[in-house]
Amino acid sequence: APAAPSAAPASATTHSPYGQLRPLVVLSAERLATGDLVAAAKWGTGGPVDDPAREQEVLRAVAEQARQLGADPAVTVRFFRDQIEANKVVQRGLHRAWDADPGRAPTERPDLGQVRKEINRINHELVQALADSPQARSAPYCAPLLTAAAVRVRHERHLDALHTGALARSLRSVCA
Ligand SMILES: C=C(O[C@@H]1C=C(C(=O)O)C=C[C@H]1O)C(=O)O
Repeated sequence: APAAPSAAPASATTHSPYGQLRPLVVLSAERLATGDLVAAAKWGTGGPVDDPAREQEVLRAVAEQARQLGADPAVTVRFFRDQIEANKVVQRGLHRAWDADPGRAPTERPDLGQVRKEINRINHELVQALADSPQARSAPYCAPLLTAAAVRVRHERHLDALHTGALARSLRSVCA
């Protein structure tokens, strides 16, 4: 019988440090893009941006997934607290912009349940990317590589100032 494959995830052993960090940045930008949809879903409902019950559910789920992957649940939860704060930065920023200029406000309301399914999918990929990147995150040059990846993603995705600031907020605890 062929030898069993190594238990270590291929991406953790074969990716360069930049290759480990870049997925975290790409997925964080994707997660932030959902903030636009969540902001639209909540706009005009009178409901708050903050949903502490949903946040606890997200943190519980990602901690559980981290445990299953043999990753550090505390590191994972800290990372996701930043992801959640960053998402709220986007939502509040958009609500302020729409208050100031109602002509820019969305005219359709996305289904928050559907958007959360998309967020759950991204969360899952983010926990995996975090679990695959311990070497890069503890490297002394983590911060400059992370910044380089963020600058690149900002250009690729044409991020505005609001989303660029939120992206930096979302990545605050990536490097050890
Ligand atoms: C994205 C949402 O808005 C906020 C941000 C959350 C997140 O980033 O996971 C969760 C709950 C809310 O406090 C949401 O309500 O789903």
